[in-house]
Amino acid sequence: MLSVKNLSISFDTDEGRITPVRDVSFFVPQGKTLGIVGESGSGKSVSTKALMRLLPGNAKLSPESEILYRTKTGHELAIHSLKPSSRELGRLRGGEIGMIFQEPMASFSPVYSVGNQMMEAIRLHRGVGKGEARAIALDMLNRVGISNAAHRIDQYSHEMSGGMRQRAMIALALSAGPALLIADEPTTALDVTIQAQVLELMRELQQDLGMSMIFITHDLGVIAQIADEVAVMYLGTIVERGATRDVLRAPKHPYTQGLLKAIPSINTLQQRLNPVPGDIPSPSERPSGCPFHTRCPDAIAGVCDRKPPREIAVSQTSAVRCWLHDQDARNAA
Ligand SMILES: Nc1ncnc2c1ncn2[C@@H]1O[C@H](COP(=O)(O)OP(=O)(O)OP(=O)(O)O)[C@@H](O)[C@H]1O
Repeated sequence: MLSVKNLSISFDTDEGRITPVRDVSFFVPQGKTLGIVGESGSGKSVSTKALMRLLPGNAKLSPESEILYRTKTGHELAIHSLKPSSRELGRLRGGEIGMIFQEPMASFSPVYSVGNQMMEAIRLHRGVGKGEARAIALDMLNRVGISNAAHRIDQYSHEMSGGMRQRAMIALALSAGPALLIADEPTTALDVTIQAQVLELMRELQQDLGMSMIFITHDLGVIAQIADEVAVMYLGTIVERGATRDVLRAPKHPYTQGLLKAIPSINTLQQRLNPVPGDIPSPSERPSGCPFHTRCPDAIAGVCDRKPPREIAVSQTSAVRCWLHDQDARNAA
């Protein structure tokens, strides 16, 4: 349904040109969830904003970048070459592709109640009458865990608490019945119980609606709950990808292994967590060779710092970009 190939994004800044996303390729199959995971600054948000052409004016896609999307009605759209003001993009943003962000205020209009905005979306996209739209909106608010939904439905977003607004935003995005939902850390601000409920709900609705999803997070624990496929990003590059089950069971890249160690579990509560040591460099100070070599516990001097590794398949469903797993290329070098 969505295929991204060789996506590179540069920004012209006062300090010169930076390229925080380099040669990223991924694929979201119909009705499935792709999780994109990585630390802050790895380029997750910038990559997904490019899908809706929502990048600011100082951003440029490289000429090789390709973003292809198949609409509900079977039209193939080359999003990378659409004009930002085109009718096709307007249609995609208006319902076909939904987006939810960490910051919910931006999703709501201050002059209509939450319920009104949901009902508007439901009527427009599902072709039902006012009464039925209200019933669906109410059900949706209940399902995202909003207590006293019959009262809250007539409130304005500014009358809600932060956590409640977050849940209302998810309900609003789902009201339009999008074919693809891009969710950028939508549950980060919620407490763990509500987070689990909301993830469960999104999974359920995804199955009911046959919706595809891109779920961005810095938390592999969340990926385990929601994603069928996972792409692990580091400094603008996908370093490992594959079926979530396989990648989490047997991570190949030292960065993925580090992220996995950073998930608290009941067994490690007494121990210190082992997050990946050091900080992610800025895109303007991208290390040579493998971008992760400066923090990698297994880096091979003279190899990992020289040339970027190529992507190699490690199973039918997964691939990794790491010199440790590319003996052939190491021998040839
Ligand atoms: N408008 C901009 N101008 C210049 N550089 C930008 C701009 N927006 C993003 N960047 C660069 O892109 C890099 C990646 O940002 P991005 O927001 O995609 O990371 P992220 O992985 O989504 O992080 P987070 O989890 O904090 O949202 C940033 O480090 C920044 O250098």
